[in-house]
Amino acid sequence: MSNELIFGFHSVEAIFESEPERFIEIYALKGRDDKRLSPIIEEARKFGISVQFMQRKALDNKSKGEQHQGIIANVIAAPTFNEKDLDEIIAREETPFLLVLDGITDPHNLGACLRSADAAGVHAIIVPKDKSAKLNGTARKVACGAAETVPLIQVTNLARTLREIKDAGVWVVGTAGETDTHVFDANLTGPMAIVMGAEGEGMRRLTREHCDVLVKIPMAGTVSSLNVSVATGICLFEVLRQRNATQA
Ligand SMILES: C[S@@+](CC[C@H](N)C(=O)[O-])C[C@H]1O[C@@H](n2cnc3c(N)ncnc32)[C@H](O)[C@@H]1O
Repeated sequence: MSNELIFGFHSVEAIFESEPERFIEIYALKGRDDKRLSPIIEEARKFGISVQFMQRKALDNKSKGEQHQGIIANVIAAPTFNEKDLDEIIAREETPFLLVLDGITDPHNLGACLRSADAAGVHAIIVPKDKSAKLNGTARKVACGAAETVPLIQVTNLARTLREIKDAGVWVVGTAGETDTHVFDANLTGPMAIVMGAEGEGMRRLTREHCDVLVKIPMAGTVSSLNVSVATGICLFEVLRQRNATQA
């Protein structure tokens, strides 16, 4: 059984909400009188989890450079998800809603995408095993608890996975600034995987070739592209808007 450190209030609170049994120990900043810390300490007492109070320097050493807001928890490592879990999710959900991140390497962007994905009701995020930011403390903290709620599925061969989800009836929608179809004009109401490209290069050629359609977010200013997590938020919420509109 492996363990991992998680950092910051959102991550700790999210685990208390969903899986308190994963806590091994909590480390909190000594002398901190904080409205947000007291409920955590109370919860920890309730579940019999030990809380160690530490000086800032000791917490900084423990976090090895990750921002921690004065709270770190040692927890049983989260389960990892693979292709088999993806098959189950697609079979289970009436209208699967997936997000594919093709080689996003910045943990801040991964965390922000996770947060938006949770908010938009995405069932799973698919990433290539080799070419992605790891779900480290930074990504978890930026995700504000969404790292615990949205399965992050690591696949060995993204092109093959895209072929398989297409065979299962999921429409694969790639995003790129230089295409013709506006995301707001595409029909995004069916089983859907929205594919986002990497920070520098965008989608890889093979990924792009597996998309059923490419859409762009229209831009009115002078910059050539949006930050990938911003673009992710816009596309996911357009899917949600269209789905809600058809249900109304
Ligand atoms: C910073 S952009 C990459 C820019 C890269 N030079 C390119 O040509 O794609 C990272 C990702 O954000 C998404 N993105 C950014 N701006 C977009 C736009 N205007 N329309 C659609 N997707 C966009 C795409 O998924 C893109 O691959």
